[in-house]
Amino acid sequence: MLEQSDSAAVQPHVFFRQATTPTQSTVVTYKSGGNGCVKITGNGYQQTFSRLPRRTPVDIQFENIGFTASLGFRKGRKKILHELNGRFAPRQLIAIMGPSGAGKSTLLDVLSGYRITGVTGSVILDGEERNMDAFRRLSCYITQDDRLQPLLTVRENMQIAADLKLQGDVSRREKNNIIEEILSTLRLSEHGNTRTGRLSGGQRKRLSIALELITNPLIFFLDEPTTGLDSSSCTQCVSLLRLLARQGRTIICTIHQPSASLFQMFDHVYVLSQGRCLYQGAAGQLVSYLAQLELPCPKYHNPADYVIELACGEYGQEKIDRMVEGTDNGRSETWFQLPEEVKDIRTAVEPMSGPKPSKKSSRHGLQETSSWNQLKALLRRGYIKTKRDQTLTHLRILVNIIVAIMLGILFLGEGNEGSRVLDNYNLLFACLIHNMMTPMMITILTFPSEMSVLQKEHFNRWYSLKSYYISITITDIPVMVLGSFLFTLLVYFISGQPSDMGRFNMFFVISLLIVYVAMSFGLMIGAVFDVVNGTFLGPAISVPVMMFAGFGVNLRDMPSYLKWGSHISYLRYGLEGYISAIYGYGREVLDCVEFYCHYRFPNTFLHDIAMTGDQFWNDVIALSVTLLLLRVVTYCLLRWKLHAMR
Ligand SMILES: Nc1ncnc2c1ncn2[C@@H]1O[C@H](COP(=O)(O)OP(=O)(O)OP(=O)(O)O)[C@@H](O)[C@H]1O
Repeated sequence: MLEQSDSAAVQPHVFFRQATTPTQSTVVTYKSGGNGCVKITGNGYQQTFSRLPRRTPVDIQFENIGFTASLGFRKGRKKILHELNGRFAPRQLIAIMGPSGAGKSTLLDVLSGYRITGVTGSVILDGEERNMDAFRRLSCYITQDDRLQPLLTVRENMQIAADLKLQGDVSRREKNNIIEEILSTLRLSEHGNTRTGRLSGGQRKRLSIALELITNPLIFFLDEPTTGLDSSSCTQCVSLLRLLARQGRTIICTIHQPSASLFQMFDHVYVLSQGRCLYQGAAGQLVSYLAQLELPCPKYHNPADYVIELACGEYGQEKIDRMVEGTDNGRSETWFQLPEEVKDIRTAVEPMSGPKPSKKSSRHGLQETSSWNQLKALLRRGYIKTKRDQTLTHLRILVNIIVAIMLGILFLGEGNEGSRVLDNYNLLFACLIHNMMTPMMITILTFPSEMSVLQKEHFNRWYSLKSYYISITITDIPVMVLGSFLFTLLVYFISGQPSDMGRFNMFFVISLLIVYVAMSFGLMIGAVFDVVNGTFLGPAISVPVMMFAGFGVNLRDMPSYLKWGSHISYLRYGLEGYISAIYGYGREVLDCVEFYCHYRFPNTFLHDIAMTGDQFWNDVIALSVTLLLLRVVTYCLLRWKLHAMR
């Protein structure tokens, strides 16, 4: 049983009541009973929240944390964090402060385990070296840019997160209860049906916290949670974080330069400059610390502003060095002001009430639920997104219809005409280019933003990469089939290709395979490169792929030392497949409106373009193998990228 009446905690009511003045004093009471229920009262307000951490709070210490970034090939390395030390006690709201470029985000990344390359030193939990997998089960990381799914509503986002993160034996009703409780506590219930993309900055931040609260992590890392928010939303956000801390969680966030009222809401601050620690201790002790170092904070000056001015070097480098020495680069605990119960963590902590986390999750690796469960939830999310996506779905289908009609009209009724065979050949190549460029470019343009969401959700253990990858592979199929079918249907019949179901099906299969291969190619580029580089690379790589298709220079005339190109160009198999569908397999003699038609007999044309017209199945196999290879390579690249980003 924990009861805490905290007169210093004047703000938490502000979160629930918009924009009261910072100086307004309201006593807020937190109660934790045997049933795990918290009541927060203030100005007549009452709120219950039964989702308390089910784990023992942890004491985080870090020793000699260093981080050196590689600046690139032959550009050397840069030391960013200089052997930092510190201790973050449980049930505290902790701010990592400092001027821009001081290393706040880097320190947060290192402590959360988000960054592992180039890191030295150790993080110790309750006196023992951190086990990263166990630590990731306890903690979550909320990035500065919230990385949410803009097309899903708040409630849909919560439901998918609950399906992904809560074990399979939790009933739908129970999940809904958890969701509603979190939403109402975070004042998001009334926005439950609003699409996330339309939420305000403060609401998005609260949704990010709500999504992570589903698994009730013990430690929250937040990168600049107040950036971009107005002062009232900042206060609401920090009040919420303070409330979560009071419930037994450790909340660590970076913050730029808090206002005086915001600053006093933090329990503990850690001030950084040039990757070194200038101060760590209670927010209320900062002024005394500065006075002791003979750097007194001027009267009526916000201590947070003053310490940032010092950290920026506005009063000279010597002052910075003096402060680093004063705190022994974070080793000193002189200015700590911990509640009695956490002074000695070993005797202080008693397990919170509520069920212990099940051991089931360990069976699924780092994730809470089975791969099948993850796949089902991700497919549901993919379906909702596909249904609502203007670019990936609506525009794509529209483009297929418009381009097919335009091409069809341009080459109207030429498919059966012996005198227009070369024109028809151009049409087939144009279809090929359309089927390659549209899906490839759309994927290159859209996947990088999806990548950042994947990075955050994967790090926070929502799902495994395998489940994610299978889900996007499946989700793409319906739109792709519909788009290709409409395109094939329109272009095939308007341009007067043979009225033969078999040939139509062959044409459709090749179109479909080309679209899927091109989309996989785009995915591979989007997984590795950002939008700018991807938009350059995609078309640039496509040029040789087109060259080797056998269209301009036929396969017979291609120099022997360049023949290999035609074997790896998937467009070559696409073009050969189209030709087989239209002119191969014993196509009858073509119509001829003129006196002489050179290509009246399709075999003459096949001979001239150095194709046999009977390679359809080989082309299907070659395209399928290319597709499989691209998908496997992309999966490996994604895995590498997720690791390399850390
Ligand atoms: N991977 C990297 N390669 C090169 N330099 C890096 C890398 N990561 C961080 N830095 C540099 O380290 C310094 C600290 O960066 P960091 O993002 O941690 O600062 P910050 O205190 O969070 O700043 P801000 O408040 O502006 O976000 C900056 O000078 C940044 O350029």
